[in-house]
Amino acid sequence: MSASVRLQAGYAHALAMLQLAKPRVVALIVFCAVIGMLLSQPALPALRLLLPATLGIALMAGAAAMLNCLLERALDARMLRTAWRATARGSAGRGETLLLAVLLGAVGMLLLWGWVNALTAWLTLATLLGYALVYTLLLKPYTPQNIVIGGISGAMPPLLGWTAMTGQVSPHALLLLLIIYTWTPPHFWALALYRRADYARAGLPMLPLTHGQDFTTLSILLYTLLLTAVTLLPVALGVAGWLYLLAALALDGRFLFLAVQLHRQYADALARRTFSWSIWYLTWLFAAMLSDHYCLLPVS
Ligand code: HEM
Ligand SMILES: CC(C)=CCC/C(C)=C/CC/C(C)=C/COP(=O)(O)OP(=O)(O)O
Repeated sequence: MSASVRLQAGYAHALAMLQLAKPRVVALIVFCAVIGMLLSQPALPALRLLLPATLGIALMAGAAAMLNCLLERALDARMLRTAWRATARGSAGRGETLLLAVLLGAVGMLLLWGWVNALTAWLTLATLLGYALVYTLLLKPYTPQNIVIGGISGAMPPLLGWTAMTGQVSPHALLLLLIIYTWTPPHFWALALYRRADYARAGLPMLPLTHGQDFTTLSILLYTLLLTAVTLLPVALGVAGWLYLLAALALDGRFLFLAVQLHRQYADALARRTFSWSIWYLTWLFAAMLSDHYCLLPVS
C-alpha cells in the first residue's frame, strides 16, 4: 500500500471515529450549554471560564455518544439509519472505541474539574452516565417511556452551562432544562414514527410500535402543548421579554400546526418535517432567548 493510500485510509478511519461522537447532535447540545452560560451572567463571561467549560461539556457529550454507539453496535447494525456507523460495520474495534471514549471523557472531566468547578464536573459525569448507561442499557430496550425518562440527560446542557459559570443550580437554569425536557418527546417520536420499520427490525419498544400511530401522534400533540406552556413560563416569571415572547409564539405556533396535522392526517413525510422542525425550533428558541437577554424589553 502506498503512503498516500495509507494516509487516505487513516483519514477515512478518523472521520468514521469522529462520526461516532454524533457531532451534529453534540453541536446543538453545546449551543444550548453555551447559551445557558451566557444567560447566567448580565455581561459576557470571562473566556478563561467559558472556553474550558464549552470544551469540557463537548468532549463529555461526544464520549457519551461514542459509548452509546459501542454498546448498541449490534442493534445499530440492524437499522438502516445506523448500519453505516463504524461500530456497527465492525471497522471500529471495541477496544479502540472504548479507549477513545474514555480518553475524551477523561480530558473533558479534567477540564471541568480543574478550570471550571467540581459541581459542573460531577453533574456532567452524571449526565454522561445517564445517557450512555441508564438510557442505552436500562431504558431504551425495555420501555416505550425510554426517552421520557432518559430525556433528563439530554435536557441537562443549559443547566451544566449555568452551573459552569455560577457554581450553583438556579430556578432559571431548571426552567431551561424543563424546556428541552418537554421538547424531547415530540423531537424523538416524530422520528420514531417514520423510522418505525427500523425500530421493529431492531426489536426496540418504541412508542409507535407498542402503542400505535394514533397514540404516538396524540402524545406528540399533548407534549407540544405542554412545551408551548413551558416556553411561555420565562415571560410569565419575568426572566424574558417581548423579543423572546414573539419568537416563542411563532415557533410554538408552527410546532403546534405540524403536530395537529400529524395527528389528523399522518404521513411519513410530515413526520420527517416535524422532526426536522424540532431541531430548528430548539435552535431558534435558544437563540431568541439569548438575543432577548441582551436587549431585554420587559413584558410588564
Ligand atoms: C433522549 C433524548 C433524545 C433522543 C432519544 C434523540 C434521538 C435522536 C435520534 C434517534 C436522532 C437521529 C436522527 C437521524 O439519524 O436521522 C436525533 C437527531 C438529532 N438530535 Fe436528538 N435525541 C435526543 C435528544 C436531543 C437533544 C437534547 C438534542 C440537542 C439539544 C438533540 C439534537 C439532535 C440533532 C441536532 C439531531 C440531528 C442530527 C443530524 O442531522 O445528524 N437531540 N435525535
Ligand atoms: C453533556 C453530556 C454528557 C450529554 C450527554 C447526553 C447526550 C449525548 C444526549 C444525546 C441524546 C441523543 C443523541 C439521543 C440519541 O438517541 P439514541 O441513542 O436512541 O439514537 P441512535 O439510535 O441514533 O443511537
